[in-house]
Amino acid sequence: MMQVEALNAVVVGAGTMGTTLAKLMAAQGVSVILVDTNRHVLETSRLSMGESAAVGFASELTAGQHPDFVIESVTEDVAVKQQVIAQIEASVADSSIIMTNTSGIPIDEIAANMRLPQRFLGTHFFNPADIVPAVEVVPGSHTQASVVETACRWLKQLGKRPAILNTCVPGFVANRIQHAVMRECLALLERGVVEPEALDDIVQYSIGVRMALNGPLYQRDLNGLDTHLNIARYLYPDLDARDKPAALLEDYVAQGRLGAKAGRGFYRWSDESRAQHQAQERESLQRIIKIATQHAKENAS
Ligand SMILES: NC(=O)c1ccc[n+]([C@@H]2O[C@H](COP(=O)([O-])OP(=O)(O)OC[C@H]3O[C@@H](n4cnc5c(N)ncnc54)[C@H](O)[C@@H]3O)[C@@H](O)[C@H]2O)c1
Repeated sequence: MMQVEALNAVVVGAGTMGTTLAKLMAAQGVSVILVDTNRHVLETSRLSMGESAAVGFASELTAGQHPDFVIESVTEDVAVKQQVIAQIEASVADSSIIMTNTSGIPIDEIAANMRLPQRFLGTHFFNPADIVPAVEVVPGSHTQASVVETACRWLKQLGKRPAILNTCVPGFVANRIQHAVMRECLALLERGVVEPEALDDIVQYSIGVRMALNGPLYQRDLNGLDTHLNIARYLYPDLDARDKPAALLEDYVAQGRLGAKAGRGFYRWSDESRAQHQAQERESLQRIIKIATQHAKENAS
């Protein structure tokens, strides 16, 4: 694969996303420094990185750096992100492009106190960032067009599929859709319409497998928009439209049912079942992405 021209990057936040972001860049020959205030997290990240020579680890940003790109990937909290962005601005050259990996906090909110917001934008990667191709590129109202262009060029060199939003909306595109789907899933569980296993089976082996090949709009074109409209007319009045998280979700979280990491969410998990799933998922994801890319190529030719 084509290597990215020699570049330097800093990733702040070495958690789930920061670690896979550093892996992605190191694999493409980018020299990366991964920064995290939590030394335990840094050590875990270093151990999971393997023997990659191109990643350095630090517990704080040092002044006077000239990275081409800095990615902020700390905790999803606007105050924490603003503070980290201020530290980044104080440490790196004015020419460095600064990106946030927020899952959906409006870019202008994070940039509210920036000295140079024109060099700042959202680049929302997906977990694991070294494997999943899409990146939502979200300019703020001050972001310079040339900064968006440079960021997209770099993302493509890293093997990603940057997709630019025209307007920044909370949750961007992916999380709005993910949450719309989950709102309905939780409503169906609350109404007792279906059990969790059956719901997962229906979605995964119908909409799920098709969406690995076609985006939702492309898929609807194939299905027929008139049919879609007919269904929408009778169905929408019955769909969940509440503006607060489901009581079921609130209850589970209050009970400590946080999902695989806590041993129980919708399902029961052990450390082994979780580790086995995670190990298999990386490999399977790569195969699915290969099939989807091949399918798109064949369709285009
Ligand atoms: N996990 C996902 O699936 C996912 C996917 C896409 C985007 N994101 C976004 O990526 C960002 C990081 O998410 P994550 O899942 O990796 O979280 P995480 O909790 O695994 O990691 C966040 C890290 O930030 C570090 N941190 C906090 N304050 C810091 C500071 N002042 N300086 C340096 N490091 C600091 C923490 O020690 C922690 O290790 C969030 O904005 C999240 O919304 C997450």
